[in-house]
Amino acid sequence: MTTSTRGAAKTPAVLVLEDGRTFRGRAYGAVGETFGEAVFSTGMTGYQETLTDPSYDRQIVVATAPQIGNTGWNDEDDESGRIWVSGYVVRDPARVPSNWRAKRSLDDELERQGVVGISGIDTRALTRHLRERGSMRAGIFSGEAVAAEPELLARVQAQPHMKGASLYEEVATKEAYVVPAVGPDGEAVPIGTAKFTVAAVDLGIKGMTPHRMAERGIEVHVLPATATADDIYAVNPDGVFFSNGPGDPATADGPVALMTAVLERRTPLFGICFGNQILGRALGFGTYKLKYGHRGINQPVQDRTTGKVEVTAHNHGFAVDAPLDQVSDTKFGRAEVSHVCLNDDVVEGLQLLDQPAFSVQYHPEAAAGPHDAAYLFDRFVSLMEGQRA
Ligand SMILES: NC(=O)CC[C@H](N)C(=O)O
Repeated sequence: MTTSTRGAAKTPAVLVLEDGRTFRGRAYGAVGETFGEAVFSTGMTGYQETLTDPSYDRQIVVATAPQIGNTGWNDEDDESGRIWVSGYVVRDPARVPSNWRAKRSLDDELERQGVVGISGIDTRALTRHLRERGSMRAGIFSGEAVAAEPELLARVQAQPHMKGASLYEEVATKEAYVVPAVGPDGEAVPIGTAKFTVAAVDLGIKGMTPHRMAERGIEVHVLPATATADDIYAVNPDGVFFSNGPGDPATADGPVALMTAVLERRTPLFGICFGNQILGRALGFGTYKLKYGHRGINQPVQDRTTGKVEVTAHNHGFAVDAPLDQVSDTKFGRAEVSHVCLNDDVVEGLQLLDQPAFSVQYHPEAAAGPHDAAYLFDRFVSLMEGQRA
């Protein structure tokens, strides 16, 4: 394994925010330039899963944890086939990664995948700025790109906003594929013989999500974002799942129409993150952009159906606008907010009371993150069992 004290470590770099604030540091990963929405994530661990989560498409992620890269990069923890963040901002990169699974350094992997980063900047000051002013457009420029400095701000300001961005089709699979159910000893259950079949609409799905279903005896047919209701029902599903994904849920009219067709047939339904926002819209609620979002792996959420509080993984910049303290009448019967974030009262889950459908805004697949919310996959199984009974 190579370590990362290469030339890039001395190359100057600058982070330019759309409001004109700049942070000077050194190149990290690839040298060049990149643009995206600057957001901060408070996870102390799990950078490999974060960087490969398709929901981070077109975002420049700031790690609030001061030391990043300590455990290097391995061949097991990717949540998709590539790194999706458009840029990465760290304070103090590990000079020598050390972990028994590490195959290379984070720095090398960022460079290999052409991801431009910056290190050596005051990430506390940057995070406080984003917290006070809100997430905003930004650019990272390193090497020769720094020289064009007076023009960089105008180039950042010319970038598209995250509000209004439709990104899920870019990141989703183009071809359907099957994740076979897993038996008690971890062996794959032959296709067609699993206890349950789920059609999962991929809007940017993380790899751990079908895995969490597979280990509960579910055969998961992952379908492209452009799937039709006919494609879904062609797999004869016991349940339908809508995944996480990048961009503004207000743009996701196609998935909202598709989910509406599933709700009309009363098929058991589960959604995560973008999937929760789509359920919100299918029920007639609005969505809105949060000032700086929730990103990290220690967010307190209350399951209002049991009163229990769980510590959970989050990555969302938008949220559903639904009333917290009343049952709503929707075109699919009564619906209520099932989960709420205890930091700020943001809606973290929805459930229908008259048919088997629910969703959460956060990440029960927990990659990375605590496993407190794994019970939600069991709830989905119960809904499918109930429908069969
Ligand atoms: N992880 C997700 O699915 C994120 C959903 C949506 N893009 C948001 O930022 O809120």
